[in-house]
Amino acid sequence: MKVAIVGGTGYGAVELLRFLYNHPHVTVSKIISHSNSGTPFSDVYPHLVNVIDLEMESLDISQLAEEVDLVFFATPSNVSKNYIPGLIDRGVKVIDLSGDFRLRNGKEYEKYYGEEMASSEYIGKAVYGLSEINKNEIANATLVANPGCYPTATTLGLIPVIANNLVNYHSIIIDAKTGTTGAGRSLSQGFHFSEMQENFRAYQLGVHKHIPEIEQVLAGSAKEAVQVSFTPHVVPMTRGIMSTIYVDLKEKQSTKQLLELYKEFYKDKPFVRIREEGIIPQTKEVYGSNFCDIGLYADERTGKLIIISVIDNLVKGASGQAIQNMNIMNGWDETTGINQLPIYP
Ligand SMILES: NC(=O)C1=CN([C@@H]2O[C@H](COP(=O)(O)OP(=O)(O)OC[C@H]3O[C@@H](n4cnc5c(N)ncnc54)[C@H](OP(=O)(O)O)[C@@H]3O)[C@@H](O)[C@H]2O)C=CC1
Ligand SMILES: CC(=O)N[C@@H](CCC(=O)OP(=O)(O)O)C(=O)O
Repeated sequence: MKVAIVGGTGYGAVELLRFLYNHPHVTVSKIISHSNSGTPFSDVYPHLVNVIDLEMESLDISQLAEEVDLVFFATPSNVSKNYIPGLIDRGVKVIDLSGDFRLRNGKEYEKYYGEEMASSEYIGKAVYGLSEINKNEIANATLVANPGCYPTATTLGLIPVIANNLVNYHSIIIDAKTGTTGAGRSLSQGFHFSEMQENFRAYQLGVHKHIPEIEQVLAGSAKEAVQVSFTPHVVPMTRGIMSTIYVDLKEKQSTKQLLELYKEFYKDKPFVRIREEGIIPQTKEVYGSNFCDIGLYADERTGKLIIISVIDNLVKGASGQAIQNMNIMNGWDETTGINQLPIYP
């Protein structure tokens, strides 16, 4: 199958290429770049010289539709919504790594993304690509809205207790940390070495675009509205997300009981690993891999459950999950091309 990547010089794109290079059923035949068309890809990423030397091209939707079967968009917010309808109308499948097609509510989209949402016709066609939860819908999708990185770690950590009605839906506190690649490759002052190194900061309190996304996904499991307090932080590491989640248990439960419930919930899900009692997952343990590792502690003293969920933001949080979704859409084993071990140490 032939695929194209739009947003060619970004981190999402180069991470897609790392996995697709070894994918047995896929050839990347086009890399689209609005800033570097005409430039060989390896001029921008010299670590791929003699491996990926495709010349990047500018975006031409009708030409793209004639030449490829599926397109990955790894572009910033408010870009893909202008192009994806043209591809869908021409019968091309699309996986969008950005947030343009994730939310259902136009008012919320406008509030958190600052622009009008894509037309409801195409929002209606989009399937939210949380692979472990929406596999059947993804299998039949033409357009997959790949989840955000924080929502992936957070909702995989919470859904087992939400779906089983074990926690209070209005007392959820999410304290999440990400590495700097979460902000993409473009430069900004706060990400300079001298401002980032030996620093640790919270940002976008109450206004982060992942608040409505997390609430939308959790409400789908709870079958009622869910509210979360979400505080993202950026820490001086390249990759990784740790989402530390605090919820009030409705009734007393032991860590052991809850771990059994999580293991059962994710028993056929190759990329979700539940840790044993007393073992807390670390970001380095999933680095470069598509795993989401989850550890639990039921604090019987306070009645709170503490959930620790870690992913690599560029893999399970973006490109790895996008390829997992492509595999599901095509009826291939969902681990094809992404069954790589974490890089350790
Ligand atoms: N980084 C992460 O951890 C995660 C990222 N995402 C999402 O995936 C998407 C890509 O992220 P990432 O690769 O990290 O971001 P980057 O900033 O690294 O790359 C985005 C690329 O999009 C292209 N681009 C930028 N502006 C425009 C524009 N106005 N029109 C068309 N193309 C443009 C550029 O490539 P070129 O000039 O070559 O076209 C740019 O390099 C984003 O929506 C991001 O939010 C989702 C989950 C996690
Ligand atoms: C450090 C940093 O800025 N991280 C990004 C990660 C979000 C992201 O990339 O996700 P989307 O796909 O929803 O845009 C942020 O907080 O916006």
